[in-house]
Amino acid sequence: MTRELDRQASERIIAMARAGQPPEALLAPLLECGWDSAEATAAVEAAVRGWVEHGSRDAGLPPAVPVPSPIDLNGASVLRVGDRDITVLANLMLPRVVVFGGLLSGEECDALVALSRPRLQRSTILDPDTGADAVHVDRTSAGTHFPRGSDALCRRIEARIAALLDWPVENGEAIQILRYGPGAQYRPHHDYFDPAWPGSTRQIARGGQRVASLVMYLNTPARGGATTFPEAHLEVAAVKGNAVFFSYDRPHPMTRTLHAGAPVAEGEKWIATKWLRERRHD
Ligand SMILES: O=C(O)CCC(=O)C(=O)O
Ligand SMILES: [Fe+2]
Repeated sequence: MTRELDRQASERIIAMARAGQPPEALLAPLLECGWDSAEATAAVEAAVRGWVEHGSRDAGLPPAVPVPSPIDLNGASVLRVGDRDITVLANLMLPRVVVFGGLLSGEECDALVALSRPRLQRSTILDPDTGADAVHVDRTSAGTHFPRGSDALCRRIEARIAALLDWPVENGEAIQILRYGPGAQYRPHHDYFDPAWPGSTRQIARGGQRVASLVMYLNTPARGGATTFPEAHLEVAAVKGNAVFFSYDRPHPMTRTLHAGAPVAEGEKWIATKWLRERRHD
């Protein structure tokens, strides 16, 4: 049984937190009353979480929702996922970014590129007003996509991603493949659907918001083509088989997940992107 604080006790603890008291001070009154430490921690966390959520509602922010976030700070460096060892190369809390090494094998990367090459079309961007796809100067790549479960290779990769990120396969969108030629780029953008755009309603109706993105590098460009997070002054190098994961618990710039595909300076860049939704996406 988890114990909860009554309203008065909650208010007292929140007042202490607002006054800048450290976590030990918030827990002390409960421990003195005989609560065990796990119960007291859970109750204080719930009270503070409720207060923060209240504050963000009052500030007009969309509520936070659960996101895939399975990788602990300073946890294991190598994760055994099915038949693969995937390495954790970097782990950042704000924006929430994890860089993975060896998420795809060289053969898997090559197979995705070979399957995609004959199917490429100029990439599009969501029209903010209609929600329809439209060609735009901000996105000068070409691409294609593989609906969920398309073939054995896609199913294997989808299952691996679901296990790695602990997020249901069904909540994933189609795997999207992009090819950037020399000079091509994807200017800074957010991957969530901006609730203020009329066109977002149509997208959100299918599986809810996007809550995370996984960009997998299918080749190593000769120069350029990094994925950048300008607000974090972070640049993730495009290296074949590696991937960058980032999540956003609300469709708001406060997640600091503004990101871009920097221009390819030399050679070409191929990526596979997997976007994850709140719910089943059909
Ligand atoms: O090309 C990249 O590195 C980023 C791609 C991206 O942002 C996207 O596909 O949404
Ligand atoms: Fe993106």
